[in-house]
Amino acid sequence: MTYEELYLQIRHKQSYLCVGLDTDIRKIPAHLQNDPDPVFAFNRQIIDATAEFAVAYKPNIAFYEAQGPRGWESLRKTLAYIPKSCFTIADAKRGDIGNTSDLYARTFFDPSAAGLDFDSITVAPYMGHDSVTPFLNYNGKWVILLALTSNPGSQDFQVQHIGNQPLFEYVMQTAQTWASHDRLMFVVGATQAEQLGRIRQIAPNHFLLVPGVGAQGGSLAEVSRYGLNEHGGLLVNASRSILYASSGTDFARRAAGEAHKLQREMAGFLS
Ligand SMILES: O=C(O)c1cc(=O)[nH]c(=O)n1[C@@H]1O[C@H](COP(=O)(O)O)[C@@H](O)[C@H]1O
Repeated sequence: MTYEELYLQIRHKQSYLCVGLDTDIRKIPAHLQNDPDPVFAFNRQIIDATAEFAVAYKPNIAFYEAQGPRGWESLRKTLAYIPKSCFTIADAKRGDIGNTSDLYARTFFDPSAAGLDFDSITVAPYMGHDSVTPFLNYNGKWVILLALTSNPGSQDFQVQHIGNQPLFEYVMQTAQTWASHDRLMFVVGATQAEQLGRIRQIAPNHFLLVPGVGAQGGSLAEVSRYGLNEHGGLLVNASRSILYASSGTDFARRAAGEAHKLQREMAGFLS
């Protein structure tokens, strides 16, 4: 999906919501546990219930890998089920020496390898340019680079200074020499909203993937105030607050309610 197509979806749906498919088999409602593929059965209903409110879906690969071969099959079916109009993110947080990154890229971007054809993948920047650029060799695919993450450990390295600027700013500036804003996004945690003004100076046109509203307590209003740009420029992710809004047979309806609530707020910020 191109930058312009993503922006069109945001305008059309009046939403920059990304639904995080962090589907934990232990949290799936009891009535689905006897399904031959409970994870896919759950995801299918979540996608049906939220697709009108969301522009992106982000399966977190850990939740699928933890299920072994079964999990990979649930992931493949889930990705195939997501409407083509939605942007898809493999939240895999990969990055390794070049030839290894190349195989990670094949896994998530080349359908003839593992049957997966994601639009984008989350990548850790720590190993530098040759660990990131193999993902950019796939035409039309996006890298979403970790910049300033939502967790407490973000303070350990990301905000430490290199020269006269924090490491995450240096990462964002350097990475812009590897790809332009139509192939590269940055992750900024919703819990870091106070940094968004400065981040928008460094990357005015880039999309930012912003996880951490909902269960982690980030504020959608703050993120939107400082993070929106003229093309939207944000994908705000919520996972647990949508997926597990109810553990009963009404889980999909309650998930839709949570997604709709976020979308309504977003429509207000977009206008
Ligand atoms: O890359 C991510 O998506 C990510 C980066 C980050 O800084 N913080 C963060 O929470 N995430 C992911 O975003 C999702 C957040 O889930 P909830 O806290 O349940 O909404 C999880 O899949 C995390 O792995």
